[in-house]
Amino acid sequence: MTKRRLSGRQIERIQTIQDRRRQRLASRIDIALSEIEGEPLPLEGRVVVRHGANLAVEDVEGDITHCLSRQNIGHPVCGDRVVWQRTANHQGVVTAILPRHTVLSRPDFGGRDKPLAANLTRLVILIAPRPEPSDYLIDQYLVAAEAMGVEAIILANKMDLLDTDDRAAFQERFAYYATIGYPLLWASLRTPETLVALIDHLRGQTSILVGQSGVGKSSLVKALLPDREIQIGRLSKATGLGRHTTSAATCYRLADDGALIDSPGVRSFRTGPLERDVLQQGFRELRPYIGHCRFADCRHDQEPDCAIHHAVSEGLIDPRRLANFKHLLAETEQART
Ligand SMILES: Nc1nc2c(ncn2[C@@H]2O[C@H](COP(=O)(O)OP(=O)(O)OP(=O)(O)O)[C@@H](O)[C@H]2O)c(=O)[nH]1
Ligand SMILES: [Zn+2]
Repeated sequence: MTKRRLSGRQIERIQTIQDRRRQRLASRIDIALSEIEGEPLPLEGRVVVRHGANLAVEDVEGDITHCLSRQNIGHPVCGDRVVWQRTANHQGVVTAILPRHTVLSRPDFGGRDKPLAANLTRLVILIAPRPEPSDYLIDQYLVAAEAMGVEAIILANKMDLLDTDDRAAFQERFAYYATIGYPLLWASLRTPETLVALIDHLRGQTSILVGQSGVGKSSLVKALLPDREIQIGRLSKATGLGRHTTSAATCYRLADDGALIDSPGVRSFRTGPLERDVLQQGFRELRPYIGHCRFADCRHDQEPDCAIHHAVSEGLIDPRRLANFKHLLAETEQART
């Protein structure tokens, strides 16, 4: 496919259009703010969905207001806690983004990290007997969770597909994750009672679901959010923005206290290349050994007196994890060159 190159004049024209659009938006916001009668009352809320400059902000009572965002405050994303003010026509203006505790980003086309959602506290990694799980992918998600400061849970779904022997072997294969402190849960959407442990872990949290295609993410979202369509309807009614259900990250309320942020982009997010230190810290069971190898820059490969190799040979670290660490390190270094 040949790429169409834009001429300098075309680029200038696009920039002019974008500048005009920004100016129009800024003046709409100024007018809205100037129409506030009396002392403006700052309110707090959470961004539940964003479409371009339009935000749906949920207040403490759970009411949703269509807001625009002041232009000099950065770009609010789904999950952001914000300060906002009510304007005429039951709308609002977001005047500040409160500090983010965590940020989920994905690299944009230029390789820069672009925030997708904020203030997550749980990352649920879904696996299933079929499609065949990839422990490399699991470890990538775990590193991403550690780097963000979000707690990860591994949920094995579709356990109904396995007979007793296969089930024991499957559980044994992943048991190591529980020994290093990740909650490891077994479920089948064919028997919804098996979701009780997961629901407990999600209570009061802001969570996302990730996992490879076919593990049951859509089915799980349906099970956790039986009123998803109603929530989408409420959002589009409040904002007057139509039902853009397919693309934007949306923060849904879980029945049992808590929130689930979901969108195709969130489900399939991947981190960009991480610093070596971040990667190393992302394999939590390696941490006690870091700094104890003979060489300060040990790659835990063939070097003599490697504390991590020693721990593997003692059975203290799973060799699959070390292999995945090395693989990720190599990929990261390749991406940087
Ligand atoms: N046997 C069994 N099948 C399940 C279970 N959960 C989901 N499925 C089936 O697995 C298939 C894939 O489920 P989806 O929910 O579409 O999976 P997904 O992860 O959203 O897939 P993508 O949209 O491709 O990312 C569907 O046919 C589901 O009915 C389960 O617990 N047991
Ligand atoms: Zn080493």
